[in-house]
Amino acid sequence: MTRTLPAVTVGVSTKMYFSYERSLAYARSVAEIAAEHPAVQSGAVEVFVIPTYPALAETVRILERTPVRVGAQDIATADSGAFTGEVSGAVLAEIGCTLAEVGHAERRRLFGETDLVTRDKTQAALRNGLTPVLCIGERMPGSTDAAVDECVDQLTSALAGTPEGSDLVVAYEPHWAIGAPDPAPAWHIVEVCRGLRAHLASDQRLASFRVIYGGSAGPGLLGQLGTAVDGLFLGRYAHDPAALATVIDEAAALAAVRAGSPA
Ligand SMILES: O=C(CO)COP(=O)(O)O
Repeated sequence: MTRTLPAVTVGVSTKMYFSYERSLAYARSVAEIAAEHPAVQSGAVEVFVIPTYPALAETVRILERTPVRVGAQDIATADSGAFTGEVSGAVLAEIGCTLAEVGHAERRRLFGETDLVTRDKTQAALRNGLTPVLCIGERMPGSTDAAVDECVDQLTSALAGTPEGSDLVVAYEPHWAIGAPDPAPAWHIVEVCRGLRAHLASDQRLASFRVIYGGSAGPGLLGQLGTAVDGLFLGRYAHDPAALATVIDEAAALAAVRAGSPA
């Protein structure tokens, strides 16, 4: 099947690193970068930011005149009711979020989230019109074949019941490469992402999903991955707006290659 190539995607989560004020300063910097970047303006590169919960509404406001999308780091499995401390997809959509992160390695490891919870959160996001950023990845370093198998199991579980026509970003994030000095080796990322794409392509409902890489990603990585990925999901190494701007330049170069024209 021929795959229609989506925009090259560059997402950043600030996790719990920033203060409220720094979160808003970061959003303002992203707005400036987006306003000046032709590839962001044209849609060749899609940028999203995922700040800490209390900064979400104001981040949406700061970025409302740009194409940059805003997402949440988590989402409740239910849409309303007696769920103290949870934030529902309905409220996230109401304040202008358009994405929700699910299945992140830190949620699984530190907060005991299972494949079942990840599935319920994925479906909660879709039900509320949010694009899930579904994080999958092998727990331990090993062969690329073993990594693809482990990731496909996670995907199959999370995507059970996904309706036709859904939009979803698959973030391949090997657990061992998150918070590390360096990303996974480029050849490993390329092989696993090819395997994931082949799996997605075999199911009509999933064939349009983007596959992006996360785990100590930063400037310089995208050029090593070529067309094997649809973009990056960044953490620490894009928390400096200048580094994010560099990655967006690299994403624009990749988008030009994918479009068949010189970068
Ligand atoms: O977990 C990540 C994105 O979801 C990446 O975090 P780091 O790039 O800081 O390892």
